[in-house]
Amino acid sequence: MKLQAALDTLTLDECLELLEETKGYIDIAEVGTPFIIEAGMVPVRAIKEKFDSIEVLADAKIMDAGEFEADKCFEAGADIVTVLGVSNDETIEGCVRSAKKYGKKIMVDMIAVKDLEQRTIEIDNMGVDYICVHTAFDVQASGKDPLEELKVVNKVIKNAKSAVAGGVKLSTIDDIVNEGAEIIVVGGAICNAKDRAATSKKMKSHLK
Ligand SMILES: O=C([C@H](O)CO)[C@H](O)[C@H](O)COP(=O)(O)O
Repeated sequence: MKLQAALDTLTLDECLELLEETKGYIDIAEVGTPFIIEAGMVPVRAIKEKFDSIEVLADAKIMDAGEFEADKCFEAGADIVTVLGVSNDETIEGCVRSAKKYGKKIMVDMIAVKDLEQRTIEIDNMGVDYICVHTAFDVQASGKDPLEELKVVNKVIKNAKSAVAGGVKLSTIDDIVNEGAEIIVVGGAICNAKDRAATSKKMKSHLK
């Protein structure tokens, strides 16, 4: 299991500081969608240059022009790029072509997918590396969490590995670990913690 820190709202300097402080606990640094909107691929390049032992995920949430946009992220140094599960099959297939070209990986973000089981079965046959259930930031306030969706994905996947995101915190991580996921994504619970190193260390210690 890998711990992925979602870096959504910090500055680049703050992110580099966080990754330095939490060395050994964070396996994947996610350059979050809001960060990409703010700074483009600059943080992807900077993190990759400074931390060669950490994988970098560009949370581009690609929705169209899959191969072209994934190419841009991989050229900047991303190891993993995200595409939305609600996209057309052609878009996801384009991302997979791009990943194969660069020897890198694709994660499909299942945010807002209506028929999760059916769409997971379809996407699992497209050659993607990870299928990530994701409770949207905008619906987390309603109390929804991603555990039930993780169970649906785990039940049907045969090829891809599962990942989970959306409001994961120390109090919910054990249930997720027990259900099983290759990647556990944690944003706010690490970035907004008083002691980010201690929180990451603790989270990492819960992973199998
Ligand atoms: O992908 C994310 C969200 O859609 C904003 O872009 C977050 O990185 C992801 O949800 C993890 O963050 P937390 O929910 O704060 O753990």
